[in-house]
Amino acid sequence: MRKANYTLLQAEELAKAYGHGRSKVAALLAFTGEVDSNGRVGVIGESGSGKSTLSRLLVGLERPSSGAVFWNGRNLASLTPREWRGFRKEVQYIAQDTSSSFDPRRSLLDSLLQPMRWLTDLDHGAALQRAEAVLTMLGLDIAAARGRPYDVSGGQRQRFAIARALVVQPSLLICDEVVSALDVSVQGSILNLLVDYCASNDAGLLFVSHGIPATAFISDELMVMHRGAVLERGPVAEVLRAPADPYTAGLLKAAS
Ligand SMILES: Nc1ncnc2c1ncn2[C@@H]1O[C@H](COP(=O)(O)OP(=O)(O)OP(=O)(O)O)[C@@H](O)[C@H]1O
Repeated sequence: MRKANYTLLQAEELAKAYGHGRSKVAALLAFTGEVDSNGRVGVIGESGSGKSTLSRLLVGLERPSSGAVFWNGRNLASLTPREWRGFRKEVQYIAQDTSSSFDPRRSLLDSLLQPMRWLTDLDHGAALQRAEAVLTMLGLDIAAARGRPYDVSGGQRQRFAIARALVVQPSLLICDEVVSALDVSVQGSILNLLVDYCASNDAGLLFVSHGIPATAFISDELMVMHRGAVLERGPVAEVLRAPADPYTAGLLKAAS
């Protein structure tokens, strides 16, 4: 039976500025909106529009300059360590740049087992079994997983980063440009895999990318960003067919 849909994350007037004085950059301007437990939202916009900033704020990797993110009604800024652990189990983030997101002293496999040790009750054998199943699903083998992060290509490391997020079976995946580093031939299978994961686990997805075809394929809702603001948000088919904002129309035209 399908789990009931609910608002997993709620952002209220969320804003972020970097720098000070004349060099101050307003990366995100007062974003208010929700991410549901089983919707798939694609975030598109040109480079510098604030997509990554929004995703990092939603996952608590950065502190907002003002406003807040609420997870099941709790402000991320005031979670206890125990609640933080619950949040990490429920919301997993896959970053755009995987070159620094793995500990170079650990094997990739150990980096996959570590979040399971921290966030789940699985014993070592069960965790290993789950890691192997996820690696196989992503077309990665256990021998490569015994290597270090710099032993594999950027595209493979990206797939290991996806695996590391999936092994804890999150309710929401926040993906920042996760297929851009992959060969076109692999991109399609990873997108399908993410859709399958969401469908079979009743999980939500926030998919940040400037690749419009991939984002439209994977999402059921599109959010268009420009200069730190959300210009429009609506069902994919509707946004593609009749964009409400001229900027979106231009963006879609440029991508076609
Ligand atoms: N750590 C930072 N320090 C200073 N400025 C930053 C930082 N992170 C982002 N910015 C600036 O904030 C603005 C929004 O950047 P952000 O990375 O969120 O956009 P984006 O839409 O994700 O772009 P891309 O698709 O290129 O990743 C940009 O002007 C960027 O230069």
